[in-house]
Amino acid sequence: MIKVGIVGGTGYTGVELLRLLAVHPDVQLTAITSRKEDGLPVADMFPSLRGVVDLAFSSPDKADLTQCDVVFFATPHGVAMAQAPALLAAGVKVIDLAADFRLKDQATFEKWYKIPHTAPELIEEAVYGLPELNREDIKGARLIANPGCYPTTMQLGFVPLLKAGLVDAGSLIADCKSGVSGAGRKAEIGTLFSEASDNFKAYGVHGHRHTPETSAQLARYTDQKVGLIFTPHLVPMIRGMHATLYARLTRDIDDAALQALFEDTYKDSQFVDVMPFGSHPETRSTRGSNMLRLALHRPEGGNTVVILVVQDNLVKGASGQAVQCMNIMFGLDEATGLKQVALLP
Ligand SMILES: NC(=O)C1=CN([C@@H]2O[C@H](COP(=O)(O)OP(=O)(O)OC[C@H]3O[C@@H](n4cnc5c(N)ncnc54)[C@H](OP(=O)(O)O)[C@@H]3O)[C@@H](O)[C@H]2O)C=CC1
Ligand SMILES: CC(=O)N[C@@H](CCC(=O)OP(=O)(O)O)C(=O)O
Repeated sequence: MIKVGIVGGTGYTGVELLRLLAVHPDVQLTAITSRKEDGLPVADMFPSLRGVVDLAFSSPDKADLTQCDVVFFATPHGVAMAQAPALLAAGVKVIDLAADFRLKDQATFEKWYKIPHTAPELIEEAVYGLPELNREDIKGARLIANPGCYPTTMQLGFVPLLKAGLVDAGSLIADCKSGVSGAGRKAEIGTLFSEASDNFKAYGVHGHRHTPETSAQLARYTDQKVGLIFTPHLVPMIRGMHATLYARLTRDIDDAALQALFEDTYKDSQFVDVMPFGSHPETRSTRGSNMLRLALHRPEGGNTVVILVVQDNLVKGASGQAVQCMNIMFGLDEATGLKQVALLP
């Protein structure tokens, strides 16, 4: 059994990890931390876990995380970088759901996250945890930088086109929408029911930290200079993310060949569903599951490809993806414990 620790077990990605890992056949939940709820049985806070998780939260300074085989950090940016060096030295693998190790350029990280990096020596070693594009590197990794939720949709949509040299990498556009759980469980005015429900707005239009993360990753798949305009929106739903991606074709290709390119790219990726050409994927077709679904369009047969991508921000966009990485790191089938079908309605 893989002994698992979770730092930040009271947040949305933390409890999502608990939901997935509590029934994972190869996992033994060993330590779950919370600074505020030290000593409280996990199931007292989350009755959905009654009879499934019998651990109590412990404060991060009391929890002995070195007894774990792997520790997930479901915490704000800056927490994993403080603890990862000691855990790695003790032989514990680390999967960070935050951004501490996603950007290879320290100055870019510090500019966007506005905190100093305290473990720069680990940045190079960290492996970006997007299995569909990086599976081989994840196999041997000790430290995983789990991707952001929006960047997962943008990369899985754009990369096949960039790799094939079919589009202008300098004029990519991503118009994305997220459910409110994407902002986490902490109290904030913008996510109050009376602010976020029956409302719809863009945010971060002048610049969002997921732009440098996505651009840096996309640049690995093209020789062209990447230019990405990314606009996130908050939609009045709890879970779910929808990305509408636009790319300009620079070479002639017919619809069937475009579709075949995506089907071929993801033929060994059980969590990417390439839907029939012209489909309209819905967020609810991924709710609670680790599936990402996408569909291609070519409005009026012109030279713009529109890629529609949906996922559950808390599963494929965060905790499910992290468990997928753990499975790969420990030599398990990638889908172990991740076969949930989406909830409908
Ligand atoms: N929500 C989403 O859809 C996604 C989130 N992410 C990233 O995952 C991470 C977690 O997000 P989310 O679950 O939404 O956040 P939440 O705000 O819901 O939860 C944060 C958790 O971290 C704990 N925590 C906060 N500060 C510290 C600290 N200094 N040391 C130890 N524990 C701490 C909190 O518990 P306590 O205060 O009791 O210790 C809480 O359990 C973030 O970095 C986020 O950017 C990534 C992809 C998608
Ligand atoms: C709706 C909402 O607020 N979403 C978050 C992104 C969540 C995520 O992926 O976060 P990290 O990259 O910070 O880990 C945001 O835009 O800040």
